[in-house]
Amino acid sequence: MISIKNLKKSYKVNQEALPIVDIPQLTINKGDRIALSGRSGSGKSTLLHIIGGILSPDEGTVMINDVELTAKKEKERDLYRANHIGYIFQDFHLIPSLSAEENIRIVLRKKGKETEERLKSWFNKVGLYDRRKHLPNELSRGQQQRVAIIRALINNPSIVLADEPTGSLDFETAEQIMELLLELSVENNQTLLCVTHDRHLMQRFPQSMEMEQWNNVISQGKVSV
Ligand SMILES: Nc1ncnc2c1ncn2[C@@H]1O[C@H](COP(=O)(O)OP(=O)(O)OP(=O)(O)O)[C@@H](O)[C@H]1O
Repeated sequence: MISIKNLKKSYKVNQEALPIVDIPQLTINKGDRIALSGRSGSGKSTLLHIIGGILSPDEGTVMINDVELTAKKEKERDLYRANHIGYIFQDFHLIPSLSAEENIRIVLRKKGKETEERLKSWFNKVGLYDRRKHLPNELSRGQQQRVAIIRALINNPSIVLADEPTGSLDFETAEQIMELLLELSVENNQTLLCVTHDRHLMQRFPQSMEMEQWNNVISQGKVSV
């Protein structure tokens, strides 16, 4: 379970603090699969960064089960994320000089025969076994995102945070990737919080929320989703 209390985050712009996130209370239960939408600039990525321990809030707490993530130092948060959270970015964040397989190997916590089998079965599962030796730029965008999904899920995280994972993909590929993410989160009993602007894809999720329903800060953005 993710439990958020009195969470506040501002950014300093021209010496002034610009409030971005102000969430008095929010609970995400184990196994929830939530599509998160909201206006551009409403703080969705900032919230995901805080839940993922990439960013520290100014005030408030994020508890994951009985661990207070926000009380941890940056290095401890990084370690916690590596062990418990799978993070998927819109633009994949793959290392360009490493093959698809090597991009996964660098995050593997265990080595050995069992891990090799797991690696093989994941590449098969996402339909990329034959492409595993390819560099990212030798793969299509949908294929690169599938590699990023393996990388996020290979260590069996209990929480998956996805920040517009299909934002840069064509409609058909986006649908396939979202289906895959949802299927895998059910199969692995994961909590999934996924930012998406796509109303059609949102309908695939059992729950969908708008950032404005959680956040007290009225976003400055004028672009509606
Ligand atoms: N490092 C930063 N310094 C200053 N302002 C920032 C910083 N990062 C984000 N912001 C501002 O915070 C606000 C929220 O950004 P965030 O990326 O969390 O929104 P978002 O809802 O994910 O937006 P989008 O849907 O456009 O990706 C925006 O106005 C953005 O300009």
